[in-house]
Amino acid sequence: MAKAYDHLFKLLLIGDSGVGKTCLIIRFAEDNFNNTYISTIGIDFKIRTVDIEGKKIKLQVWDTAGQERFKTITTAYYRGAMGIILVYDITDEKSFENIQNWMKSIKENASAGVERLLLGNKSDMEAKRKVPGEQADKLAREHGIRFFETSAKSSMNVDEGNSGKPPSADLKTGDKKNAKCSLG
Ligand SMILES: Nc1nc2c(ncn2[C@@H]2O[C@H](COP(=O)(O)OP(=O)(O)OP(=O)(O)O)[C@@H](O)[C@H]2O)c(=O)[nH]1
Repeated sequence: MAKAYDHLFKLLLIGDSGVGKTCLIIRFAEDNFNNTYISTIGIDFKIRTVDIEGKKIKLQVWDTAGQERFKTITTAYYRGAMGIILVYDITDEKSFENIQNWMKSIKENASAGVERLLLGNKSDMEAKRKVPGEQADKLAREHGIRFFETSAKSSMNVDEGNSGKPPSADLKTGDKKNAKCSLG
């Protein structure tokens, strides 16, 4: 029987509660958005298969609860991830400051050398912006990782129609040409 996919990538989204992790995944996997806020309980995942140069790439995207009380559950999933996406909200300074803590959590719980990516979500809310893009860009550079601003609401940078590569492919190759990222 033919295999359902050629490659499997496991990605994990982390970040403070309410920054939009679930919405980003729903936009990415189902091209949908909802304004209602239902906080994630523990952990959840969605799957999307993309076709790249004739290869079927299965993306398993894990959604973690941002709330502190779920930390023991969520950190247990770090080790299995090939890529970890750190998300903050551009209208919420605290969520950006906490990125340092999420970085620390990766160091303590994930496999050494795991690929990381920083996303500043809710870019559609420019009028309420608290975190300048330059500041996040600087932080990303300090950690040697890539950074994008996204909007799960408007789809900005959560679009499959750019490079055609999954985020993990860009993460792995560090392909700077594809300035957009498929998930972020
Ligand atoms: N304007 C705007 N609102 C967004 C965006 N992404 C998410 N939201 C809203 O922000 C709220 C929280 O979104 P979630 O995706 O549930 O946040 P989360 O990070 O998964 O939260 P936890 O599950 O508690 O960790 C919801 O009311 C969403 O509608 C965005 O890009 N733009």
